[in-house]
Amino acid sequence: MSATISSSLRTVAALSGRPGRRASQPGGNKRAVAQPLAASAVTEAPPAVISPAPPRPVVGAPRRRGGRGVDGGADELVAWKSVRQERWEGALEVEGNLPTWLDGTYLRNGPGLWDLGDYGFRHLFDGYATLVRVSFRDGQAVGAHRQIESEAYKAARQHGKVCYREFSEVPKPDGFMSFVGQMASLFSGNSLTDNSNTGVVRLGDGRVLCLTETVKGSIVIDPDTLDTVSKFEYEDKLGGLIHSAHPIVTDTEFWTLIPDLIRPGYVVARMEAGSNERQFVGRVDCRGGPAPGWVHSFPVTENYVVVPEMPLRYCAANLLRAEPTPLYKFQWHLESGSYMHVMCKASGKIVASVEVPPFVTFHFINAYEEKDEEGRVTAIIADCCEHNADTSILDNLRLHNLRAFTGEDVLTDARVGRFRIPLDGSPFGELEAALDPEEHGRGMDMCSINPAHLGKEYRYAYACGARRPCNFPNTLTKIDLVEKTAKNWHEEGAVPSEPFFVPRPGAVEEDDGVAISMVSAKDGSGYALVLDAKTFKEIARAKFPYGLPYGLHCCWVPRDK
Ligand SMILES: CC(=O)/C=C/C=C(C)/C=C/C1=C(C)CCCC1(C)C
Ligand SMILES: CC(/C=C/C=O)=C\C=C\C=O
Ligand SMILES: [Fe+2]
Repeated sequence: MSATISSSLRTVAALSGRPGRRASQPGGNKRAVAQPLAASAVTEAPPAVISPAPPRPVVGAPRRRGGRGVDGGADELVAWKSVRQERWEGALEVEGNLPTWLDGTYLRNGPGLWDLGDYGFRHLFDGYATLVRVSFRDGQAVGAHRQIESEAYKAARQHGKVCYREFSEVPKPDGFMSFVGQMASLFSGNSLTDNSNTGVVRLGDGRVLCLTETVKGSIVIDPDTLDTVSKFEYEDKLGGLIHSAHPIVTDTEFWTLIPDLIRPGYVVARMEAGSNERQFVGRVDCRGGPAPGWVHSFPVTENYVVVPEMPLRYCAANLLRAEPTPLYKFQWHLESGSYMHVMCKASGKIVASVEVPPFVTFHFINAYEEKDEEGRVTAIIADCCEHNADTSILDNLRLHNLRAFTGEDVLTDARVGRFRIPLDGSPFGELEAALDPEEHGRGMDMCSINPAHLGKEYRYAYACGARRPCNFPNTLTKIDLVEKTAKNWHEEGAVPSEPFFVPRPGAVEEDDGVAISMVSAKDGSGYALVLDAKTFKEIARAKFPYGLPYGLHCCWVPRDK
């Protein structure tokens, strides 16, 4: 057996996570705290609480490889530019009338820094975690913007290069010995990134947690100062080096999925609010393929956890490669089949495991139990942003493609994929579009719902859709799953991020509230957009004095909590 194959197997073991191993940093990172920050071409604001000086985007830096190349010009969209902001806070100019009931903080996380000195990342998901917040009170808005101080980010700043394994990039060994060291740290998981650039959630106990797909990339932040507070360490024996980037979080609990790459499957775990200890609930064995399907998110109903097994599966060999493969750390195994599993939350037992048509999704929208006249649960309905079983969405999200829009319609089609998973023992489930995708321009991702409908029947979803031609979702869309229609918001040349639904306190109707999105505008400016969730018309916008990079997921922190 070749060295590579045996290494692959050990890597798989490492990624499945044997509990009890403490992370130590890769060699290059040991001096990260002690040394002063390396000089950098990037402008950063002084560490004042209120800084009147807006940051300058990183423009015109030479590229060692990857990055913007010849397309990096003045008319490049600010959405895909690095805007480094170690600390900025300031009052925002408000256009329109913010509802006075909107009292709290909207917080967004995302990979907003893709450049380090003269080095440029190649994929959207690689960028260093960037927090943007807008705090609303009495019709006024205050904005703030900061980088998360992960070990990966601090090491990269210090050394001017990637020091940990990111979504698509792998640190380049300096010599043979360093290569050996790197392999060793991959086996233990030490070289995996803690760049928590994906989600942000408010836990039931009030802690605010930033997340990505590596377990070590779970970082507690302060929603007011945006300070990086601490690592979030799980105090249990479950292990696991990777997990779903999107746990299900309520005021009382936290559900997560941990893929097992040694014995292909998934562990379902639950954590009480206030605790750091996940409890094992149950296990799902994969039905096909050499490894579990990629699980970025999953849905729950009131009584069940739904575990998706998609044919885009983790791939040990690709994990080891120094250069990104077309599908990064994954591989497409159409022959392996696609499955949906349903686990009872109370017993951990699998109550259904059905084969479904092939699918590709990052984000589940919601799920609920379908009942007959006697109130018996007959099926689970699970909705997701589904990319027509086409993995080329990953290629769409390469920075070069995002920065090089030529007017051609290159964004691959997506839909609201609705699964019906029967609970009567039938071997097959269904997957169909929940509404005509033309309603939202055949673009569909970055969704939110009214949190009061989590796991329950619901009517409305908010997401990013498309106005064609485009290379990235460029509209905000409100989906009515009953009428099977959509209302769309669009501004020419703008890139809006996930429209996050915030209910009006005391609301009864599902869409009584606002949808908040951050928009990177064509003229280089950035603003928080507040839409009336009912009419989907603009109520107000709160303008930043500089442009904002694109960001991914959001949460809402009410003022008195
Ligand atoms: C931003 C986003 O949506 C996804 C980020 C995914 C990341 C950072 C994945 C990282 C990984 C590794 C560093 C190695 C193991 C596999 C995998 C989970 C893809
Ligand atoms: C931004 C995105 C997909 C857009 C395509 O329609 C996916 C982000 C995934 C990670 O959170
Ligand atoms: Fe996500």
